[in-house]
Amino acid sequence: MGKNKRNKQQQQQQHKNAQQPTAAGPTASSSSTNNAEAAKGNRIPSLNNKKRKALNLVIQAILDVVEMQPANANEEWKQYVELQPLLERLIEQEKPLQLAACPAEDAANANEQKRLAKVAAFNEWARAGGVQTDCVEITTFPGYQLGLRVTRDLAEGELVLTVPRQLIFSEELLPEAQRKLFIDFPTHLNVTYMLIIEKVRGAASNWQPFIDTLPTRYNTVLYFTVEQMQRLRGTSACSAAVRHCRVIARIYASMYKCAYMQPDDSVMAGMANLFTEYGLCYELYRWAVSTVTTRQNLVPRQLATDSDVVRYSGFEMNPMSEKGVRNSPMSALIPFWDMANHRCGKITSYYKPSAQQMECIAQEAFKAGEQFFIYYGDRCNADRLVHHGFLDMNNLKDYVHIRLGLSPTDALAEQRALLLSELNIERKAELRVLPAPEHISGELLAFVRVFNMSKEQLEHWCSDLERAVDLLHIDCALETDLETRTWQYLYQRLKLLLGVLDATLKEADEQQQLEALQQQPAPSEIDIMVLQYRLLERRILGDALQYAQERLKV
Ligand SMILES: C[S@@+](CC[C@H](N)C(=O)[O-])C[C@H]1O[C@@H](n2cnc3c(N)ncnc32)[C@H](O)[C@@H]1O
Repeated sequence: MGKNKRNKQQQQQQHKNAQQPTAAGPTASSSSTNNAEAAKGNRIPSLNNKKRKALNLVIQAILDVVEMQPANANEEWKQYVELQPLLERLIEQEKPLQLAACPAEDAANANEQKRLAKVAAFNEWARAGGVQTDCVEITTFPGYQLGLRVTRDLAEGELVLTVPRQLIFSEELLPEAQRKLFIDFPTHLNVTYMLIIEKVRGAASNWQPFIDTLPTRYNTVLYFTVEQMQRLRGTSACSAAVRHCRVIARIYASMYKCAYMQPDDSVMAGMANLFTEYGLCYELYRWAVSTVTTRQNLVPRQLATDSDVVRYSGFEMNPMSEKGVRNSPMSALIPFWDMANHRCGKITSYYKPSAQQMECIAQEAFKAGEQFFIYYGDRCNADRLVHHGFLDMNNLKDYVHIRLGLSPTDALAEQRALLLSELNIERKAELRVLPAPEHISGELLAFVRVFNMSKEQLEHWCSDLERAVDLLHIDCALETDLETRTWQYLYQRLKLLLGVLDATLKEADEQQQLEALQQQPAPSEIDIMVLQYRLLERRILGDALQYAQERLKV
């Protein structure tokens, strides 16, 4: 079947589905019955023609901005600065929808004490649903919002918590027709879609006790002001941050367009009923996206049972390009377990297909009264900042990305690209500067070496491609002139990056601003995080610069 035809059929099916109850809670049958009235009833206000037209204009303006692919970091920044006031206008004009989806009591629920008040009902719901633990409980921890407290001494390796499959919140809760419709969507979008539906259904949703304990706001970059983002300028995280904002704005505006301005066959049309049936607004969308990016993890689909124990890979945050292939793991929220905060260590959470449950064991010994931590998995702090809204100040797996590329005017570019492809390195690549003691990743070193090779040196290495892997190693035997050029290049490049950081905010000012903030009674967590991130990135780059300088002296 042609793609368009299939899409049309899917769309027709979709519109039919929109008339039907669409979501199912832990006990699916009961929650699906009241769906339509909960979503469509009194709670979703309809906008009059004038307001709708005004909103359409804002959406069109957003689309006009985000449709342009920025060519460089400056254009990316300009686009971000243009986009933000439009999003603010959008939020303002959608206020009636926002108040319906996130009622005023949510605003009061913003701090952790208010969330904590919902925990008793959540515990009851979780226990009734089959969550088992006799050694951790949910409470508040300064700097972490909610977390898990250990109630008795725990030994390393002890089973702490199990969450049965029926309490795992994922796209598998969608009715089958709709699930099939979204099979090509990235899995994290589907769980976001589900979350919006269940949130809007409010008391009609069997997931309400879980949704009530979720934060009402996040520190992800979708919540940054332009001034806060401005302070991130000059860092390697800035580009990823503004790109994320652009992608989310584009998805939202494209879905809106399919719902109200120009229904079409695009993949986005499948999600248009979030607007028409559930009153989606941008505020609700960024909340749902951030809930998913800060809490999601991957679990196997029901059908994938190849191995008994599937290693859970931590809070995987950035699968934006991942396609929801049926056998690939899917994005899910795991109530109760997702209250565990992160500390460096090892992954000790697993989905066990034979028991149909998520199991979490202690990564180390804990004393009664301490906070229970799990390890979310290897992520650099730039990713954590963008998608999780926090930093790991002791991140052993941190790195700073630098972008390098072969010049199209370089007469030897093809030969260099051939040699690089042998090492699985693209001609334009983001490569890693690492914390001490490594400093320079093998791929970065190899790229710079290849980049600096003379014609003869390239011919020599291309004549025996099997040896190319040697270029990844620090002690690879190279001619002295090439080694010198390599370290000179790295030295200059690192100096330049530190210069860019200094041009936006000097190190002394970062320190001073951070200290001043930390003395305030209720400082902005985002402001602190941005300054801390700058210092972390500066330290990695500065240490690597010093290392490059030492190598030059060797
Ligand atoms: C899966 S949730 C954990 C529960 C969360 N603290 C809550 O109140 O719902 C992940 C979020 O917890 C916070 N978090 C987790 N580990 C943290 C850490 N080491 N430092 C600061 N915040 C952390 C971040 O806001 C992160 O996005």
